[in-house]
Amino acid sequence: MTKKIIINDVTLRDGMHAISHQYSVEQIAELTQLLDDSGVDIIEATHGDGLGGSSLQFGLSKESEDDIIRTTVENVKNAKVAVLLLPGVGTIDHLKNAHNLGAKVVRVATHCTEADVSEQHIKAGLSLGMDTVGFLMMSHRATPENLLEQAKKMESYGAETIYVVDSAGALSMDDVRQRVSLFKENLSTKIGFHAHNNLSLGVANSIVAIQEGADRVDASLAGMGAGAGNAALEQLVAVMNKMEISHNVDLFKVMDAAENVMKPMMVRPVQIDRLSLMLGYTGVYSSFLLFAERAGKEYGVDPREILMRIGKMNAVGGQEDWIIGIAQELAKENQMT
Ligand SMILES: C[C@H](O)CC(=O)C(=O)O
Ligand SMILES: [Mn+2]
Repeated sequence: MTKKIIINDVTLRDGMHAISHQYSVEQIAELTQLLDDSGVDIIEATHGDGLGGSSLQFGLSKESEDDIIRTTVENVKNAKVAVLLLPGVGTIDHLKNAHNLGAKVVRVATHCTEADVSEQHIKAGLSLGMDTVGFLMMSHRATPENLLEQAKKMESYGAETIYVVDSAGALSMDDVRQRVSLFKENLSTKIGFHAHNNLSLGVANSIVAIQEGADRVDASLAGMGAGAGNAALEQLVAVMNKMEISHNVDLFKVMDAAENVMKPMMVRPVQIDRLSLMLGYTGVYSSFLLFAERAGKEYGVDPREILMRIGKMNAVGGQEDWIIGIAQELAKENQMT
């Protein structure tokens, strides 16, 4: 394949979920230098839930938003720095601030059926001259046709790239194929894909997306990200090399960074275990993993039961507090039986 695939690294941003938003500026600087030197095109850095995400609801960051972005910007030589923005969590003022600090890419993220709320944020990104991306989260919750309808809205607001985002790691390879190919046939924007590895399909699904015409894919060192993590950068690059898919990343450098630096920083190993597997199986937002684990311990209930129930309730990002309510309910039900 001659087209060069753009790699958007999410080690610092999605990886924030896996470390409960506690990366220090020293860790951010070290990871940024390694990623930049390895050749990744874009490095995303914010709280896991994007600009304005540091809160009691989502979890407080160790470092301020400004310090996270500034440290990343100060440590890149080639890569562009991206920020994530969920309208309503972050505002246009947050975006202007991130842009002033040196961010060049904005990914405006909405639930897959709510693209309407991205209009003013996409337009703001464009008016700041930023590389502006629409990011349709929980894409498994919309049929391919409905997802395309939402993507069309983002296209009409001016988004230059639109992502199929598998937030729950719940899409099969055919599900990805259908969504990305429909985008390719019907959108004039670039197309992106963001994987989670809960069903062990992170790399495979990213490759399917590329085969169907995706221009950008997300990945992170050792898969560092919510749930069972994202597509592991070093694994994705190894497969892309074998398949002669063109990109800018040095395989040995990302292998070494994943093994020597990223894995030792992990607090909870980012892996497929019975809980992260449940996320993909039940179609639950990957960043609910640590919340369910904590609530399960606190209320003495099986966290898998929590995930099953919240999956049935079709919870979306921002409804993390439901997890406590469900854990309390389950504890009560268990007492009665
Ligand atoms: C706010 C989420 O963590 C964004 C994301 O990476 C996803 O939906 O997946
Ligand atoms: Mn994610």
